Amino acid sequence: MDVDAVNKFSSLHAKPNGLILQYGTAGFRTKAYHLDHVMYRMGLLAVLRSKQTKSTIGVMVTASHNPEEDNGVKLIDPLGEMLAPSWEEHATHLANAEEQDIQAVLAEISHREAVNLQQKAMIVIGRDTRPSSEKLSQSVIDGVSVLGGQYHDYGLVTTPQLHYLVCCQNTNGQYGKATIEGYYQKLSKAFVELTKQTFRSGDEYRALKIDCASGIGALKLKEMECYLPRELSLHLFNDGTKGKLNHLCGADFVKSHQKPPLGIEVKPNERCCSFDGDADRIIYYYNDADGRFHLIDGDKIATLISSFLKELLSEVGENLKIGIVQTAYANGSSTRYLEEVMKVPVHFTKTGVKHLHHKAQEFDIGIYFEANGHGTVLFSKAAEMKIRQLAKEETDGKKRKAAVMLENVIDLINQTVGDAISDMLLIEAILALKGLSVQQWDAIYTDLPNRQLKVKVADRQVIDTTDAERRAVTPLGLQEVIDDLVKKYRFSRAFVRPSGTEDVVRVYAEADSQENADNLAHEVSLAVFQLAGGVGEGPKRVF
Ligand SMILES: CC(=O)N[C@H]1[C@@H](OP(=O)(O)O)O[C@H](CO)[C@@H](O)[C@@H]1O
Ligand SMILES: [Mg+2]
Repeated sequence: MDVDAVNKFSSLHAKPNGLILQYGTAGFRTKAYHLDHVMYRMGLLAVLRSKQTKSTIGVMVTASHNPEEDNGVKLIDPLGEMLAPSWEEHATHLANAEEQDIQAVLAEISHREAVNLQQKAMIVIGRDTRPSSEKLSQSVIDGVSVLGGQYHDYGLVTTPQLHYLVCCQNTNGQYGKATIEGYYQKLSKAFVELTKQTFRSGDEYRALKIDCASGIGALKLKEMECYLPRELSLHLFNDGTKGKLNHLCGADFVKSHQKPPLGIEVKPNERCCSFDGDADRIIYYYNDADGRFHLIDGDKIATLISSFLKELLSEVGENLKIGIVQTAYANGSSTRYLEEVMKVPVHFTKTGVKHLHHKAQEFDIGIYFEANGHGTVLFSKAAEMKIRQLAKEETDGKKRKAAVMLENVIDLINQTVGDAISDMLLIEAILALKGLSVQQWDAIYTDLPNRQLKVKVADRQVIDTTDAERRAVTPLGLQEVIDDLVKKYRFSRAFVRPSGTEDVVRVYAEADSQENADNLAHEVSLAVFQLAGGVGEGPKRVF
């Protein structure tokens, strides 16, 4: 380690006095002007992680669906997965260290993790379209370079593209070619194969309007369009030529406000979707003939994909186990439909993709989606091998055809992380193959009316939860109050948990009518305010 160089660069990327940040659910995220030192230090940390794992590590500069003024950074582990929890702690420690202690912290991490400093390091870097992202990614490069790491800067990419690239690098191209072109080729080939003979030209049925949140998704879809069949006609809105990133648009806006984004005219019965700012989430929606808005969220996406895969598996006739992973935010109707009608097992984890991903790895085919539209499908190595073998060798024509389709799904879905582009192509393929309209898809089950609210408290960590965050253990008495409130309504459910990305307590409630869901959410908010140290004016009934 070149001590002088590290010292010099550390002072060029000085930490604002007293600033403490935490590597949270999705890395570091805050106002962009507070992040220069964090970027530099994450460059340093990525080098250590790369040396330790003897693999390429990714660093993505993005704040996803946050406002344009924010930014963030997260590290991507060797197989394209989220950073290991013990390294999240190192990240927090390093980001908050005083300048004079950086050397010591690096030495301590190296010692605890048995990092061989002689090992080579390779880092791949990507960024979203925020005005602050380019300069911040230069700070990451400074950190990488000062510790002697090699790097490749992929520039503007979606978050899932960088996850894909990391996985390709570390599997010697087995997962795909480690270029953006390789990504387009892999996905488009699988999509074309899957939908062969399905598209008829002039089929206006296949038109899809996409709200790109004024972000990176638009850029990358434009690059990809020439790889896709002409019959899939994608109409891009909020494509970044004007308008602020995520402002009144994007998947998070549509999901939380339950209304269409600005900048897109949703005509009756047109199929529309929204990406988020770094294109790892997708939400579908439409307006019916009466102008009523219908949201098709991550739960319905999971249901569509699960029923398609279940059908193919039964045609293939192999005993491969499907498992579905949801969080407490999944609509109760979706869970009931999956368990009782489709008869597939549903498992619950804490909020946050890393928890869902981890659980989904336990199955031959694990399908996970957060209600907000972040999710994917994972195939175990054994299941993938079996499917590829059947696709090649099966003599029964019908079975082989189903196996070939499954093989194309394996290649189409981004198994490293939720990916709006890849999810969209899979959904469009399924709708085309099944001849389903957006209304028919929506009608699979009816969502229970629900409401999400936020409550400000002095210290949100006073709320501790259990049972995949569905029950509060502390503060004492809160859960009993929630239980009593829930009893007042039919088909009702409510829970509270501290957010991992914002300084608030989140409240979720669902019930038989919107009015009841709103009342229940409000009453639970009041209980949180009273029993968990609310600050400020207190919850107001806004609905
Ligand atoms: C209710 C909700 O949508 N929570 C989101 C949000 O986490 P919170 O811990 O709830 O702030 O951001 C996470 C990261 O993007 C995402 O994984 C999660 O689903
Ligand atoms: Mg995102």
